[in-house]
Amino acid sequence: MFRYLTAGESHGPQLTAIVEGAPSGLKLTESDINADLARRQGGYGRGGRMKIETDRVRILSGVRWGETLGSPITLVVENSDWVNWEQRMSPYAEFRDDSIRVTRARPGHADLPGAMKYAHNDVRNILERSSARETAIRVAVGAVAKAYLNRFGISVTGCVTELGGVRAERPADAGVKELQEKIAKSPVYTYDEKAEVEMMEAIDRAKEAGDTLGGVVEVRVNGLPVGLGSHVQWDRRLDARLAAAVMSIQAFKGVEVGAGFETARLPGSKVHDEIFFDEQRVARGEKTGFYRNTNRAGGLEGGITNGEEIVIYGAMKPIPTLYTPLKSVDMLSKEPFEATVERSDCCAVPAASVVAEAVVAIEIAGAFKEKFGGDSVSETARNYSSYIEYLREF
Ligand SMILES: Cc1cc2nc3c(=O)[nH]c(=O)nc-3n(C[C@H](O)[C@H](O)[C@H](O)COP(=O)(O)O)c2cc1C
Ligand SMILES: C=C(O[C@@H]1CC(C(=O)O)=C[C@@H](OP(=O)(O)O)[C@H]1O)C(=O)O
Repeated sequence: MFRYLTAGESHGPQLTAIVEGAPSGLKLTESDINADLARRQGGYGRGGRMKIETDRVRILSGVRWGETLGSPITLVVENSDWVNWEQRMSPYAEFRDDSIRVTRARPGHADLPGAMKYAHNDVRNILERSSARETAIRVAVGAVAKAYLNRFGISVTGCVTELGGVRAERPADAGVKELQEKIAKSPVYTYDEKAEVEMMEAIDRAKEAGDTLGGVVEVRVNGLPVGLGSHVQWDRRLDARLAAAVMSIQAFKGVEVGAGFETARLPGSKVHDEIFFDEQRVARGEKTGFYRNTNRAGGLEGGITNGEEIVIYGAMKPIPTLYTPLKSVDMLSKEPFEATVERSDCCAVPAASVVAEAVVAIEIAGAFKEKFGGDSVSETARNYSSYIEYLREF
């Protein structure tokens, strides 16, 4: 089991997560987590709020002297903006001020359905929690999951493959390390230097026009054994769990696994990955002699990892708050108005690729924990190596 909950409002004092299921003995430092938080804050196209925040995690439980204890891990990221919101976001009734209520619901946000559902006449009571500020703490949880997976040679890499209609081309035959280096250097977190320039130009143009842009992110998982997830029950299928995790990111509207929607347009002979066997592979250190020459399945068959790289894509819609006004209706007066904005991201697809990496890592860590168990990391390692030994002989 690897589970977590998050809490916190965008302009409240802090974001909090409690993570349960990480085994004891796992090396974990705040600086590992902070590196991912910094990546999530960056990326070309972000707005004014990111100049206020410098996200840093504090580990408040579950870790002692740089190693996990096996007990719940509490993570906290403070909001620097809180000092400007203390009274407006106060938990105390004496600070109530109905004159600052927000009654103008913004299209594309949770504002109107949320206010109707929770019987609020102040949209702020919804938007504070629906904000993607929450993704900061999910990225912190993802860093814990990645520390666990890295211990077993599994890496998770997110990047941008499309932005504002510009598509990146994946360099042929590039290794995982090489691609990770390219992505880390890119202002839009992509591996194609030519597309990167065009993506940045597209963001500049959108900004000038008062518009916003969406795009597609890719997450790849390398080093996986065969056998995570299961075909036996719908909620154990790893493809379904990964899709739900990616869809849970604010503004994500579509998910593809491997060749995804393209498979619907092709005959079976052009879709399914043929199976081959070479016993030399095991001698070379691979976990099995079985392999495929193509990976249109994206590393999953029947909801089970098949030993190939997991490849998953998520489509992010353009940011819904625009400088170009969108028509809406005031919740109380029912008068029409045009929704405008004081500050917002123009494009957050690069940042969202870091979030996608995190949520995929969390789901894979959960499936890994289910398969190999272990209250301590050394127990997990024993179970893991015995399974790999078995796989090599299969
Ligand atoms: C990293 C990230 C940053 C975002 N920044 C903004 C923003 O600055 N302004 C905005 O209106 N929406 C932003 N969004 C999108 C909204 O949070 C999201 O569209 C909204 O909560 C409605 O949810 P839905 O689009 O999933 O239906 C961002 C999303 C992500 C993932
Ligand atoms: C704060 C973050 O993103 C925010 C996500 C967001 C939204 O509506 O989702 C709206 C903006 O917040 P604000 O209204 O405070 O400017 C973004 O800055 C963050 O990513 O850390």
